[in-house]
Amino acid sequence: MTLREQLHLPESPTGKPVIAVPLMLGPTDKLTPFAQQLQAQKPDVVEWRADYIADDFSEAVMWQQVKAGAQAALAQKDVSAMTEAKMLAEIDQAQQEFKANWPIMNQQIIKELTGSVFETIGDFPIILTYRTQAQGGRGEMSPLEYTLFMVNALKSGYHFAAVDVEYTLAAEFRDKIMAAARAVGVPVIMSYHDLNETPDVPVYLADLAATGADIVKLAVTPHDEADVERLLLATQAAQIAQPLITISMGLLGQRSRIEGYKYGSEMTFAVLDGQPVSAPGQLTISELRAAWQAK
Ligand SMILES: O=C1C[C@@](O)(C(=O)O)C[C@@H](O)[C@@H]1O
Repeated sequence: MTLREQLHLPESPTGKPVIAVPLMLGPTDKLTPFAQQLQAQKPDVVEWRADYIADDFSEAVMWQQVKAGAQAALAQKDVSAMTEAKMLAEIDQAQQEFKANWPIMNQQIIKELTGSVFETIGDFPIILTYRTQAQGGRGEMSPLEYTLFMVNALKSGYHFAAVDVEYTLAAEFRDKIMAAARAVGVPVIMSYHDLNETPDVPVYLADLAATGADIVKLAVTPHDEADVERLLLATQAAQIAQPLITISMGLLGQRSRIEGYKYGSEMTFAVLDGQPVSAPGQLTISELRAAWQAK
């Protein structure tokens, strides 16, 4: 199956790869202007980079908010030292209750967050991605929190076009996310980022494919043009059943974002005009399309 088939996208008459636009909005950003620009620039899919926002709804952060609220209410009251001590003990008690209720609250929060992203993005298929810091993203959740976030988002009732799972996550956690994705019919992209070099590409592609994921994504860092060429040729030569997405990051690697499809990479990431990049070397959609036209 091609990547377009997996994502239920129409074939491109010109044989171009799927264009994915990363959505990297934080808690205080507004979704609406992004949605309007999407309508104007029409990528094929949107990648929700949940690592830019999800950490702000972690158990620790939410509890701090509840506690700060309770403490502020207490500070307003003119109470004796004894009453104050009693009320502080009550706040501690409330923390136990908060902890016990957290799994349900977490589910609800993730559902609402996912819902607001879906409502605003509307018609565009959405890929769910949580990129950890170690893999070049913002996410600071523990492996368990990351796994729960992904499982809850998949179970939220909103249907993702695909879900990105980091290969560096322990296999038991990866399998949990894959099982949740399978249960709701969402294809899994197994991804690995090498932020330092271009490793032995065939070995990495084979390892990613061996996880049983539906799609394989490898993003690497070149030191010279030969590294970019090596990635492209290894993509072309790969004997792997799953669709591939391969990227050579940074300025040197831009060629792979424009021409990778000719070597078998079925998706390319580009940003909306004027938006910050989600990985080094990304072009804007307009630059990408202009580069295609110029060929
Ligand atoms: O994995 C990828 C690819 C990427 O890192 C890139 O190099 O374009 C951009 C990320 O947003 C995405 O999750």
